[in-house]
Amino acid sequence: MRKQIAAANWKMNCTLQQAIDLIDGLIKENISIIPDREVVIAVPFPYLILAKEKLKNRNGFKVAAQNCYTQSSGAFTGEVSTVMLNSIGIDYVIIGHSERREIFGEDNKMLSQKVDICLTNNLKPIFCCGEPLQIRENETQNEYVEKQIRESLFHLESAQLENFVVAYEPIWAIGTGKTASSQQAQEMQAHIRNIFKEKYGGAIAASISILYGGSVKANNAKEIFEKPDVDGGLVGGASLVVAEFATIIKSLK
Ligand SMILES: O=C(CO)COP(=O)(O)O
Repeated sequence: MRKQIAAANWKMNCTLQQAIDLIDGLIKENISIIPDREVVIAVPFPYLILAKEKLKNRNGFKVAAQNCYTQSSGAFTGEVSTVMLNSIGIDYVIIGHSERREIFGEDNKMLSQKVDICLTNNLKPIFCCGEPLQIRENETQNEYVEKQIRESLFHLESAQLENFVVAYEPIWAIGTGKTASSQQAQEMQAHIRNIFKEKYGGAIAASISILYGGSVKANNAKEIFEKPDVDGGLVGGASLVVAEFATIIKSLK
């Protein structure tokens, strides 16, 4: 079912004490989450159990990992599997964040395997896509994002796309303070929905939550989230400040 989602991506930030303060701070805000909305907190691996424990009785709050490996278990020193994540009750995994693609060389094929292993182990992928600045300047962003989606997701069956979340994150807007305009976000997100519509039909396309990410802040979230094909946001920097993220949650449609 399509939901409006405010997702926090803490990235590689926070000591244990900062993580505790951030989650406790959010809990203290006492925000009630109505049924068709969700708040997802993607924390570094060491804090997953803590986040899960603290948020377990909070309706609408879900915990996400920021990455996973392509295999269920075995000799892959340093990696974390979806079997492990599922066993501690994690709900979502961010797959294909541009930082994973750029810094760690994850390509569309590997990301398709990560999506598969998430679905096999009952974890919902938050699949990230988005173009670099050069592609935006060449005005080929629609083709670029379509290729990311086609090569990583088009092998899936329709039923596997129920509860699927996509995050459009233009790389030039991540951590730069430069957001896409709400119009640019809407145009791309309508395009993404249309890609799913052409392959899987209107009902599936309409059921996918498509988030926008890239310099979402308390003061611009409402305008971006208001757009019809924007179902909330994937928030980096602003999710590390309780008051900012609380306002972003309250900006969901
Ligand atoms: O990458 C992002 C979320 O995944 C966006 O980061 P910022 O909100 O810091 O731009």
